[in-house]
Amino acid sequence: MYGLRTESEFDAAHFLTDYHGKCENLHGHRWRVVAYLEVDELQREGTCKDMVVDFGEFKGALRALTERLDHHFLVEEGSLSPDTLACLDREGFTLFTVPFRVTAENLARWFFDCLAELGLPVSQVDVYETPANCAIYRR
Ligand SMILES: Nc1nc2c(c(=O)[nH]1)N=C([C@H](O)[C@H](O)COP(=O)(O)OP(=O)(O)OP(=O)(O)O)CN2
Ligand SMILES: [Zn+2]
Repeated sequence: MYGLRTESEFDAAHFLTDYHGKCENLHGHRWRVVAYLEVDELQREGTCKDMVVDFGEFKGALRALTERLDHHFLVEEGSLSPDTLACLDREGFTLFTVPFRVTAENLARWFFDCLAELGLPVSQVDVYETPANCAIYRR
């Protein structure tokens, strides 16, 4: 088995719906995302001969995803009223709406699915909400 690992970070705001504690309030994190690729065999020919994939392609793909979330307000679909959404929009805040509760676990799965859709042989994604707390998704 051969593996690659790369990481990227993004800053964003969120709150946890139906949470009883301080995380129900709007707050921010610098999330750190670590992604892993895994293959049994290296590529046999071409520019990527003897590589899993080019590090440039891998890190570029992860960075493009973290860039989509960077400095956004991550909002679970249906968790804010249309009035609130309209106010935020009027104020020029940029939202990134997702169909799941914005937990580190779900974000790890979101990154995993996006990387897999790009055709990368992703095996695991870790999302750190703080330096000490990390959620892991692997399939
Ligand atoms: N399993 C999970 N638990 C929690 C998640 C999560 O995504 N998965 N998220 C949160 C909140 O987003 C929260 O911001 C994290 O809070 P907390 O652990 O309290 O982190 P802090 O470092 O800010 O806490 P200290 O008070 O500084 O110890 C909650 N749980
Ligand atoms: Zn949080």
